[in-house]
Amino acid sequence: MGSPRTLFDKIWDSHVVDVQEDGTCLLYIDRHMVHEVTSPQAFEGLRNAGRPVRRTGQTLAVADHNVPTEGRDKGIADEESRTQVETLAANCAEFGVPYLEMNDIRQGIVHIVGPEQGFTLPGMTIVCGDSHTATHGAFGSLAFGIGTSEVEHVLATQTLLQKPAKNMRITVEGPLRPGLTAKDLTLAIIGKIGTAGGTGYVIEYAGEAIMALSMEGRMTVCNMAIEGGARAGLIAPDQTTFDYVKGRPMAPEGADWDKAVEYWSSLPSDEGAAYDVEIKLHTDEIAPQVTWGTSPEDVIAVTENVPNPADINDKNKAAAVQRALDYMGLTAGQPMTDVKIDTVFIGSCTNGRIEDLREVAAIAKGRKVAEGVRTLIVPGSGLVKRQAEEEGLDKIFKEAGFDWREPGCSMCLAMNADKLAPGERCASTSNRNFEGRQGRGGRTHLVSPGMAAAAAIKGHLADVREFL
Ligand SMILES: CC(C)[C@H](C(=O)O)[C@@H](O)C(=O)O
Ligand code: SF4
Repeated sequence: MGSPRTLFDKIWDSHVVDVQEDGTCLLYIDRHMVHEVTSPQAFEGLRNAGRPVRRTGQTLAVADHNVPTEGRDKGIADEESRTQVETLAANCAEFGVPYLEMNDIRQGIVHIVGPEQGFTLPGMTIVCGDSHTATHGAFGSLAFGIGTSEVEHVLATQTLLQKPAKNMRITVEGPLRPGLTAKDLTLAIIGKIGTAGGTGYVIEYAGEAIMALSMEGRMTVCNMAIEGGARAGLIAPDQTTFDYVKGRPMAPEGADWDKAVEYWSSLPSDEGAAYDVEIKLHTDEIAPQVTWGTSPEDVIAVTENVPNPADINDKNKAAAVQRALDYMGLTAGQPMTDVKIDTVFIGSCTNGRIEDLREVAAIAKGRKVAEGVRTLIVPGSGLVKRQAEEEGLDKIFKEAGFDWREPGCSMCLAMNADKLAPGERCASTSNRNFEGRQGRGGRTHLVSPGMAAAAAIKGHLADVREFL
């Protein structure tokens, strides 16, 4: 027996093919997800070099960023988006890569599709040309985003060159109370460590509050590891994980399943394993969160007031806060709950799963969206959409005045037709509130699905706990 190892160490060690002198490792990659934005040059590179895709069965492609969320029967109106999606389809056909086309019920946001299909499994190395690949770490797999040239490398070789990361453990103790969700935990963590706090680390999330989360909640937490600067987020696989994976289309079956569970059960960090950094939070300190600025770390409790630059000693910091307030059109010191909103976006790989939609329906039921508020509910996949409709959630949404759409990334980053207008203010369940993220000049407040629903009903940012 060697020294105690972390979950990250175990996955890493079992995938190293070769170590170079400077410590860089050649890692075997188990799963490669592909979308339309970061793959065209990668396929082009293969074509130019006359190389095939090394393991097509371990690759899965789906278009999500550029697909429209309404009128799909008429195809894609925007020419650039249409070209992106058609190029992916053509590349997949040429290279034999499995592709879920836009009208396939399984189509959706890549990070929602992988887990749904059982393509994402514990203990694996999983990559995608997309920063939110961290989502899949919820299964106890090492999952991270890669650049387009790396996409080409993985397509060609099923391996990747990587430097090892350091271990960070973030432990969240205490129970989850009503109104407090996985989104609030992950936002509060980023508020605590900052957007550069995780740089150079893989974060393992642990503790009572994390382990009590469903798989969907765990995905929400790991999804935003990247916003905390980390290479990846991880949660130890347990019975919750196995129950979610069992019976998925691509999950192992029969004797293979038993062997897999035995192996997955050996993955949690060993007693006494060393972490380079340990961070601790308690749910007592966490209330429903909302961002006020233009970075995910600009986050406070909904019960607090917009920060005042005059209260900040560090001149540069104060100036940065003032700049963010100017962009966001907020007044220093105003209560967050006074902030009126124009739009509500519910969806994305952070919060576009069925449990998120149930959270919204619980608030929307029997209520009405406030006069003049534009809303979009975009399920994360066709399967999420179907499930929601089977449960009658779409009826609740429509009766309340919400707009119910087709699956995709949508207004999370506005690469399709769903955009904010300049100055428009949005309560959004997505993961980035950068300037212009949801449309040029648009203003984003990141919140949980319940908080987004509460804002839609009230017409201003509101504490979801008032509705419970
Ligand atoms: C378009 C894609 C490369 C990008 C990412 O890597 O994350 C997008 O998904 C995002 O969320 O900003
Ligand atoms: S939903 Fe948003 S964060 Fe997720 S992959 Fe799409 S654009 Fe990126």
